[in-house]
Amino acid sequence: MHTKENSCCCSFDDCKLTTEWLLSRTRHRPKIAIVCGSGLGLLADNVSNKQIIRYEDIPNFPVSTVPGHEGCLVFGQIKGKSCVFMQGRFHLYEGYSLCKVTFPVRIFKLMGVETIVVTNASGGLCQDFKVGDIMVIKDHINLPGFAGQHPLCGPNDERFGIRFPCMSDAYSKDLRKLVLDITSELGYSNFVHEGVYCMVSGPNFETIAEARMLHILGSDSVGMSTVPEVTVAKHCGLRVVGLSLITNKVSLDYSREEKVNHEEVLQISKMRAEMLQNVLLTFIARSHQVETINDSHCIYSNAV
Ligand SMILES: O=P(O)(O)O[C@@H]1C[C@H](O)[C@@H](CO)O1
Ligand code: HPA
Repeated sequence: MHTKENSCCCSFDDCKLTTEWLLSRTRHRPKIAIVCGSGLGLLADNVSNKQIIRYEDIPNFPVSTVPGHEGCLVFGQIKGKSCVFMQGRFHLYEGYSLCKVTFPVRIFKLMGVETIVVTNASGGLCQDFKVGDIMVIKDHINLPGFAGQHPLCGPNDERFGIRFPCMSDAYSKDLRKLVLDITSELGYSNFVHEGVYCMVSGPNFETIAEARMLHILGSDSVGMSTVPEVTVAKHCGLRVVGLSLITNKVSLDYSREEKVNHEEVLQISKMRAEMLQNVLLTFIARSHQVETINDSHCIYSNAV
């Protein structure tokens, strides 16, 4: 019987136990992990030789509680490349600690994953962005982190990474370029941008004053996830790419009548999932061509 309460499960031994459990149940040895954002579980549709493992069956794993987050790991291949999709992620606002939210990232690392693709649904703050656009994440603002809600707070286990990781290059420049090349080849350039993603804790959407503040601070889009996963991924030396689907325009103006809601977010995600899927298929096929220099001090690349 696995415990599913929100106790801390992030010791190296806990991660090792979960990793060994997964490695004993699947023959897949993924090199790429893809985290599916709200309504983006369809991204795993093209996987061949599929093996699905439900979160509730995995020791130490949290369970999904948000509509649009299915709650399973999908192992398999895309264009001959071994990968794992997280169909459903965890959020701070669900009541999970950030250590739980980011637990899967460390499991992927210990399983031998080298590259992580994080996707999300977000609200567009940049006035040039339209609903349905893709933002390749260039950088982020960790707003909860400023207030001490940070996944790396607490004792640092050097087996995962160093105490003070550098975040100025969290999103691999080479992989961003590859994504931009691919979107251009696919004829998507008109609705693809690079930008800065800001994480808020949620679960409420922003007030107009908050949205204005985030915009002034340099955020191009706002969402409730991704940053903790990226922080932990960079800490343990994974190559990171982030794709944010703009599901709504965030109101910066008191005269605007539109009101965002989660159903609309899911609807737009489903509508545009195919476009993201096309980008991902080519990305997965070609990402090995890019050798990003990794300055991680993680000493357990394939530790268990
Ligand atoms: O998991 P993501 O970041 O895609 O989910 C976004 C943020 C909230 O969880 C939800 C709001 O509609 O979508
Ligand atoms: N704000 C925060 N999170 C979001 C939004 C938003 O407007 N849209 C989708 N996720």
